[in-house]
Amino acid sequence: MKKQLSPSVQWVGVKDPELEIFDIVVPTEHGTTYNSYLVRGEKVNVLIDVSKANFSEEYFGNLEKILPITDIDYVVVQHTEPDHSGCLLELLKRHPEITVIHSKPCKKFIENLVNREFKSWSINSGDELDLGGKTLRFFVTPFLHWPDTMMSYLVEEEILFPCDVMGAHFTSERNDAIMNSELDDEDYKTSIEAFKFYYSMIMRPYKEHFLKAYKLIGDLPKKIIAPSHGPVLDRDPEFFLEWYHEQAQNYLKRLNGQKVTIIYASSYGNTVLMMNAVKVGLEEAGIEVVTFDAATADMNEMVDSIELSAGILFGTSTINAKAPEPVLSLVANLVVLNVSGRKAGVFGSYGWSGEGISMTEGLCEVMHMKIVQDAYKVQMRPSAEQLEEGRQWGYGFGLKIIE
Ligand SMILES: Cc1cc2nc3c(=O)[nH]c(=O)nc-3n(C[C@H](O)[C@H](O)[C@H](O)COP(=O)(O)O)c2cc1C
Repeated sequence: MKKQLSPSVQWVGVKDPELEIFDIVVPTEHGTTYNSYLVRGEKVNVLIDVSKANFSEEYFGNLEKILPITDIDYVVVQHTEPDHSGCLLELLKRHPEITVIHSKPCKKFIENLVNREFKSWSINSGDELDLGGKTLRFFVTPFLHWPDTMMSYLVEEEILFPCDVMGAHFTSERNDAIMNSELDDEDYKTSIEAFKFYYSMIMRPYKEHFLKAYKLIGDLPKKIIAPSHGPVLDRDPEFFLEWYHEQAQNYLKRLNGQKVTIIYASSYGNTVLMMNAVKVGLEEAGIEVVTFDAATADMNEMVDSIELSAGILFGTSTINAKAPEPVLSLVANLVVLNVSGRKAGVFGSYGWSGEGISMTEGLCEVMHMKIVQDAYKVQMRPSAEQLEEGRQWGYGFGLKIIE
């Protein structure tokens, strides 16, 4: 197993092949790694990220085999999520003189994490640290995926440390490779699936922030990309960065597009009749409309369509004083997107109380969508007049999309 990325960079992380669930919600079929890197210059030694607290013994044990902890001058905390910073408190106990490098928003997080004094350097984008013969350059890249995220770049060896961006929850069961160039074909393929899954579970809502970071790091020459989880990317590093960039284009497509997705749930077709009328109105306003029956449609297809939509409409029946489960389930699945400020509206048929409609409006608000017009409601089956009302309601929503 190759742990030396380059003449001055060594992988000093920890593997966690048994991990089954990460951060409560992410299944980790292939375990994970908590990557930490030791960068050694002629004058200065630097750690980039540490590891999860429950691996402290293994982490420091391995590190001490390489050098005394007190020979490390700086530790870069690229992000305070405890999978990368959990060993920081122990590091400060062992070496109180070490200087912690971090972004400005990260300072408070570290203070709350370690509850003790520490030497600190809050970096700005472009700041550099001279290691003696090597240079580390830092970039502030917030919301990838916490407000504190920063990245580091080793100029002379062209290695980018992008924190969780381009990470993957993957460690090979068949060999102990660290670098993706050392994976066999099957593992390489699986590691790419894990990379894409990691993106969909963790990074997908942050496209806008990735595009800002890309302006800082996109043009840097990169021989190796060394993320915080999973294989070090020395085989085809540009593929991984450009794949992220391609995904981020969806953000621009949505901003520049005029698409509305309608999700509906209807037991006896009354809400469907309303949906058809709304759709006609939207199309008259020049809007591209895509509709999904929430009870039968594929969840990923619905979420993908919403991602590219300027507006979202929910058509919902009322069942037992609530919105039906497929509507609730769809809203829950929107946690993988950023729908804040997205224009939304709700319509539906009901029998006597209509809570499904108000409940769905409430959920839209909880998800920070913006309800732009009052709900279109009909008791039982819509009349011709009520369908005309629906057409106008759809037209009105369409105008709000293009305004
Ligand atoms: C099992 C069941 C439970 C219902 N519960 C409610 C309810 O709590 N409140 C209400 O206003 N309507 C309730 N309804 C009536 C429906 O919301 C109403 O028939 C509506 O028109 C159905 O629209 P759809 O054909 O689009 O599903 C219920 C209907 C069914 C079948």
